[in-house]
Amino acid sequence: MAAIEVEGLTKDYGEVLANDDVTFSVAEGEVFGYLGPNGAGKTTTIRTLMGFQSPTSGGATVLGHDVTDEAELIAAKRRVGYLPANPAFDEDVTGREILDLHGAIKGEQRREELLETFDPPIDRKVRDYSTGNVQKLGLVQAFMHDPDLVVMDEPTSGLDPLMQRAFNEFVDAERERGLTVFLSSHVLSEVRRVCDRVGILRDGRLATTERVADLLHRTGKFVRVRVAGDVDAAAFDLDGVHDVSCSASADVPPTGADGGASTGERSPVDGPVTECTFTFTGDVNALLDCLDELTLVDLDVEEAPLEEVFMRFYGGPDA
Ligand SMILES: Nc1ncnc2c1ncn2[C@@H]1O[C@H](COP(=O)(O)OP(=O)(O)OP(=O)(O)O)[C@@H](O)[C@H]1O
Repeated sequence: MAAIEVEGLTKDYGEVLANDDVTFSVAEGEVFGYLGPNGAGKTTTIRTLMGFQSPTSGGATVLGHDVTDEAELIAAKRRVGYLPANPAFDEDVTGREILDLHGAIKGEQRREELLETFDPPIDRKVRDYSTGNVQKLGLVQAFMHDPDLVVMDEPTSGLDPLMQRAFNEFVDAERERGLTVFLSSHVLSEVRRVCDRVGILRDGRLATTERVADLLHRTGKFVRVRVAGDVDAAAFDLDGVHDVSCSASADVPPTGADGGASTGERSPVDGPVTECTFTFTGDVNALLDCLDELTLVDLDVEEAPLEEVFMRFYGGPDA
């Protein structure tokens, strides 16, 4: 059984078709990222999954329960954790009182462990919380009853980089425990780090669902090479080389008797150096053979940024 099954989900607000025939599923144990630009319809799907609003047509099941059926929804929610986009807790009480209340309703098996990880100031009134501290309290509340599935709308918004890292490590550990996680995000480095698969939403329609590893593989490597002499794109006439750009390198290494004065080493080249960059999706052995023909000064090979792939899906109708 899939943890989440969304079938033909459509939500028409009248002026806006926020979800347009959206269909996807999330397997048990999967960490699924739901991505899209502002207004793409992510929160609309999430609120439908949590039963806060009804679809115009189509539907969804969560842990096998139909979210449009009230009794089934209640049964599902016992085993689901939820972190909304902007958690709104009662401001007149302390974090501890909020957790006590949630604990009494849903359980609190993991409360102490989560407080150690996220550490919100639970003895202060929520009114005095920073945005990040509200988010940390929301994370404790979402996970503390030891759910089977956690649904989060932009979980790291408001968290500082250290806490974002703690969150990523936490999600990794949860995946190991077999938890299913559905999260929406704009933070591409986070998606790359924590998600197994992503769904990309644009204007209410699902543009694609794909494994993160496949997206990265399809994007290829970004290669930056500095070569002795005047070299042009023809030097990289090879299957899988795209978008070659070559220019004289401004950063020419020191040469001659004083070359490498700071290190005491002599530079390997005299004369001009050309810097070339390209994206590579071909056979890495063929690339090495090609580079072997050149005198290299420097070489960087990196994964192409996921941003580039996402922009293709996020961009306008021509993307
Ligand atoms: N209750 C509502 N009534 C009318 N229109 C709405 C309502 N809720 C959302 N919308 C519209 O539906 C579209 C999708 O909104 P939604 O909040 O689902 O997008 P989102 O992808 O979560 O955006 P963001 O990343 O900015 O949070 C937007 O155009 C929004 O203005």
